[in-house]
Amino acid sequence: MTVLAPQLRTRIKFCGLTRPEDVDAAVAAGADALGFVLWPGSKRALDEQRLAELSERVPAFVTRVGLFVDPNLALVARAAEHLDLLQFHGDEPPGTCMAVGRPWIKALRMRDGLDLPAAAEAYRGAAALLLDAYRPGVPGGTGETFDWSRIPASLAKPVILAGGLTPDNVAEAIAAVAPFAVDVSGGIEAAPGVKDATRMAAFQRAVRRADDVRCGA
Ligand SMILES: O=C(O)c1ccccc1NCC(=O)[C@H](O)[C@H](O)COP(=O)(O)O
Repeated sequence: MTVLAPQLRTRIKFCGLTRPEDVDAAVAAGADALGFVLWPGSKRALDEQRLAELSERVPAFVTRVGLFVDPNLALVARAAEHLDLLQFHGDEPPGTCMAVGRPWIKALRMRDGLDLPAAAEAYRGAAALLLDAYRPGVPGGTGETFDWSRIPASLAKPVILAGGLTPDNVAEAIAAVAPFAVDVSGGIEAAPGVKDATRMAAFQRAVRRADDVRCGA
């Protein structure tokens, strides 16, 4: 087995977990980060009690990420007690993202005309930018890809690639974009909010194979 330099190992984030058994399966499959949706409009939404229950199952060194869409900051502050990283999916300005004083990432939906270098500069306080497909009125979890060639070869922030990834297309995505991390929700599900352990494991294997190809193993 090839051991990759840390910067070449594509990190994996599984998003939209709602069930304890899915948290356990995601960790077993080798996820680096788990996403919990705290936007009530989502089919994958958690309330604070459920977030606390799921968060407790996550072992050290797996990052717990909370997803928000134009949230009330009091909710963010309470939820942050159970989280390592905040992910903002709405139209939050940088000041909102940093208001709670915790590490954060900004999701950018790839609408026509989005100027990524300018966004990277505007959100320079972010730990990373998550690039996702754009569908009007849907803040995330569309299950749709976007044109990966729109992502510049170098950006001032690490890129987390999201949007319509699956065990079947993630290798192609990694070859095209060489992102810091990949993020998937619908592509590892049996139904919205119900993860499929077999698909999570297949996704992880596909990422590792793509990394081997990248390093010429
Ligand atoms: O998943 C949701 O329902 C959701 C709702 C509101 C904001 C964000 C949401 N999900 C965000 C994610 O991080 C997804 O993983 C990302 O959008 C990719 O989803 P998919 O295309 O299904 O892999």
